Amino acid sequence: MQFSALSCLLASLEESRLQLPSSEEEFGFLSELLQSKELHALVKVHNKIVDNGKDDKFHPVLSSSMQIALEVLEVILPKIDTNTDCKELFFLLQKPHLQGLMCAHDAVAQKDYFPRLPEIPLEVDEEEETIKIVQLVKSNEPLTGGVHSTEPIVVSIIIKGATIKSDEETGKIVIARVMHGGAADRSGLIHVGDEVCEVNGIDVEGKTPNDVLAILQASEGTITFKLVPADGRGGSRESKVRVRAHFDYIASSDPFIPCKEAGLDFLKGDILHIVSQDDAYWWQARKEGDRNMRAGLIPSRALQERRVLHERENSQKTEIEVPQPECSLLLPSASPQTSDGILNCTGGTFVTTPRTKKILYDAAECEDFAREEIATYEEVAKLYPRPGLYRPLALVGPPGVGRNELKRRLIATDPNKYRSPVPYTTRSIRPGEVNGKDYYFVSREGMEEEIAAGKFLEYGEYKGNLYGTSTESVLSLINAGYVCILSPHYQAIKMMRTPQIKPYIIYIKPPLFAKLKETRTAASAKSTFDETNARGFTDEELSDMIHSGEKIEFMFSHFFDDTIVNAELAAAFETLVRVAISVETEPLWVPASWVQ
Ligand SMILES: Nc1ncnc2c1ncn2[C@@H]1O[C@H](COP(=O)(O)OP(=O)(O)OP(=O)(O)O)[C@@H](O)[C@H]1O
Repeated sequence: MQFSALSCLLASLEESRLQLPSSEEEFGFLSELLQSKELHALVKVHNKIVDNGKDDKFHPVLSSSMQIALEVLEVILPKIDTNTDCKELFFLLQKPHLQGLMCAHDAVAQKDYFPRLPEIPLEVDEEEETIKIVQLVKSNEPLTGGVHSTEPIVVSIIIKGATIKSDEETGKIVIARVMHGGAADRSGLIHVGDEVCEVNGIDVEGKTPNDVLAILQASEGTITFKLVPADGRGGSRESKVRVRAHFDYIASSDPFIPCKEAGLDFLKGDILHIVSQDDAYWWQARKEGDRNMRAGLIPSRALQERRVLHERENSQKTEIEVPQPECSLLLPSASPQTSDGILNCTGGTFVTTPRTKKILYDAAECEDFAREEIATYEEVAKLYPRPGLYRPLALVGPPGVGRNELKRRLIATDPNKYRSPVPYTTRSIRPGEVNGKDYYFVSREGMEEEIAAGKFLEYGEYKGNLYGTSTESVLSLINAGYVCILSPHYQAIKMMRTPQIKPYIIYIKPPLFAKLKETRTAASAKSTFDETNARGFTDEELSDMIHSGEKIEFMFSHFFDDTIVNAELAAAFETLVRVAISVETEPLWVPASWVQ
């Protein structure tokens, strides 16, 4: 708007004063407003922005500089000890001021700057709706919009990254979703709830989303939408939440997703950036590190939980609400595959001891299946390695698979670096044993009290004596700068996943039966099911090992940071050494609560 336009408006207000049905007070208000310093200052700012933005010189090259900085940090981390430039850059990129600057840049680039103002109650005549005309073009370049003087608002944009649906109450076609980062979102002109009245001059009243899609597909060149803007719209900010997915998801085979083309496929273990949780059932997310700006739909935690419950109960009782189908608005000839083409224990009954291994765990196992929580998403954040403060490595797996063998070998490579906590026991000391080296020999009452106070990570009873590993002994190894190596029973996994301990959990998996038998026989492995450790594994024990491994995976695989198949011992050990080094040196995703 020009200042002259403002003056014209004021002049015409004066001229038509007598014809206006407004009161003196209303007239005075308007006249004052048009002459106010504030309005003039705003117009000035507006004009400046329009002038500067004309040649699009402020178009951001990217909107994820923070993400790129994190990736750079990861790449240069292994080189900081050998290259001074890398070291300097590593520290520079972590400076709060620089990170603040990048954050601000990204927020602006993502148009994340709309102020959140309280809604102004407006008395609007229902009949006098504002109409918005949106023209769609097939090219990748926005039209520099021509003005259609007959319509109140005219906009020409590429509209992609949105979906439409029939409104449940009115049956009208409305914009169902605007995908974060997609063209529709970036344009700032299409909003959820906008009602579609016409497409290329065809009235869509009474039509289904599929009918609208058919009109679109049959259209050539520019398509014109007539939209009634929704009330109370506004750009929603991108959330910064990252989660680790604990299940696989394939949108095309999900009968409940409102728009398959808008879905985002992922695998268990993938890190997802949740950009919007506005919809209770369908979140919008991107794969971490995916430069494709448009987000995709994924089931929300609540929906996934309901779905799993439904599957588990396998009954008609838990109905999953099927949402209204949404159509992705694809430009004619655009393919959904092309990027942005959518418009679219407390311990259990067990112990771990260096020598005694056969404790009865099975009683609790069946229950575990029933009460195991539903694994959906876990909020995560990056944990950067801190020199001198190492995460413990916890080797979990079925009894007899070789956890202690691997642990022993790792400690043997450098006993001044790798340590295992000394376990506690209530049994009496035997000749040759040293208190504090083989075990801490303690009284039953004392140990029971400590267990009751939650001071043991794991504990159990064997032949009338208690055995256990205290949290304190693990923490003291960590604080003394050792890499603590644990081989806990799998029931202790949840108990030890705390911000203090931050374990890196490695699942030691048995290979297929033939390989398991071949390798154990060749090495004359001793069965840990035999009290005297004098014989090899029987076929039944080897089968049990595989079976038990499957159960552990079923219940706890979402907690595993890594899996090592223990077939050939040398190869498994080599992998373990590699993993141990990476845990010491690389930034890794951990539960968000461990980082705050
Ligand atoms: N990859 C392998 N190939 C051959 N033998 C192996 C392999 N891994 C482990 N063993 C042998 O299998 C036997 C059992 O291993 P280990 O004591 O480490 O099992 P574990 O997982 O600690 O069992 P438990 O959980 O019952 O204590 C040992 O004799 C060990 O040397």
